[in-house]
Amino acid sequence: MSEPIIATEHLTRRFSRRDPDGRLGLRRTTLTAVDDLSIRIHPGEAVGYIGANGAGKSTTIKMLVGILVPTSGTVRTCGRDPLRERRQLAREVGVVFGQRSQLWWDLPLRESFTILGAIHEQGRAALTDRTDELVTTLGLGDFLTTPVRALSLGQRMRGEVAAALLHRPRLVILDEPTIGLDVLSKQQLREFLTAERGTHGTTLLLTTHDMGDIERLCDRVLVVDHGHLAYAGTLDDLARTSGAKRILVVDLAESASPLTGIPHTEHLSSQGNGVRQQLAFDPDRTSAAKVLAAVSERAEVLDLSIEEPDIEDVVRRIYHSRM
Ligand SMILES: Nc1ncnc2c1ncn2[C@@H]1O[C@H](COP(=O)(O)OP(=O)(O)OP(=O)(O)O)[C@@H](O)[C@H]1O
Repeated sequence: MSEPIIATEHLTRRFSRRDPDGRLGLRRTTLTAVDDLSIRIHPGEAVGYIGANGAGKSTTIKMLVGILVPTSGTVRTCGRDPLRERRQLAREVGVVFGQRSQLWWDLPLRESFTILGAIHEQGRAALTDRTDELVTTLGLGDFLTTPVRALSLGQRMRGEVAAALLHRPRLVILDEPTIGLDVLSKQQLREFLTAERGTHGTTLLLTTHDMGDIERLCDRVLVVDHGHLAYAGTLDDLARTSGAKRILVVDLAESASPLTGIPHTEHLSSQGNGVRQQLAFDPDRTSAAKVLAAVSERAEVLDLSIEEPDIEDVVRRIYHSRM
């Protein structure tokens, strides 16, 4: 197999913090944000890095790109030491922090691209070609001349992604790229990242609380819990191992009593005198089609939707199964 694009061995980062209970705030405690983390990601993979708030995701990413110094352990990104070779690494990696901007607030989006192109020492022709490609694929044409501060969140995020990918990085790291975006903007961004990966073989590592991001973008997930690697594998296996259920929501033609007694299915709740009902089913033992067929024998179904397990719920289950 090819050399990993990300490889960490026993990577650990501790923070020393003021103990909130210490007198005059003088006592300090140590918090281990990333704890003995050994992971490998290969070129061309798309990997979701998930975990609850404070699990250590951002701290890991900061060490991967050389912003934070590890307390112990090793990290290699694109075959480089991120601390010693941070500048060279910046040419090979694109980073998107959903909550922070790398664009110039008062300048039109186009100007940010020009400045970034200069920073990366991209030739004029290469920059123009790449900008045109990104403007088309990300649909930036209508607001290229708008100052960044006047963009909507969805427009700005597309601009952020374009800025991070302008120099054709081999590895793109995205920290909560779809946070706060509407459904359409999320979909556009996911489609773009999938296409970019298909065309250029770009490796993706993303943190997200959105199951849809993981499902549509990632081949594999890493779950981190209190800095430890709690799980590495496919999303399907993750949901299966954790026993996460799917939820079928049905809208019926008229009110009905709770739809209980359907095999491998649990009635969760009813609204509007039973016109809308939520049923949780175990996807390993039955299917949405079977549950729907059983419901249809008892009531006329007007509409339905299937809710995927909530990522936080899946992650919580992993934690509980480890305790
Ligand atoms: N500079 C710092 N100084 C002290 N503690 C920190 C620092 N940065 C992070 N931490 C702590 O380290 C732990 C891990 O934080 P981190 O931001 O990596 O989590 P996360 O998984 O990215 O969380 P979220 O999903 O909320 O972004 C948290 O308890 C956080 O408070």
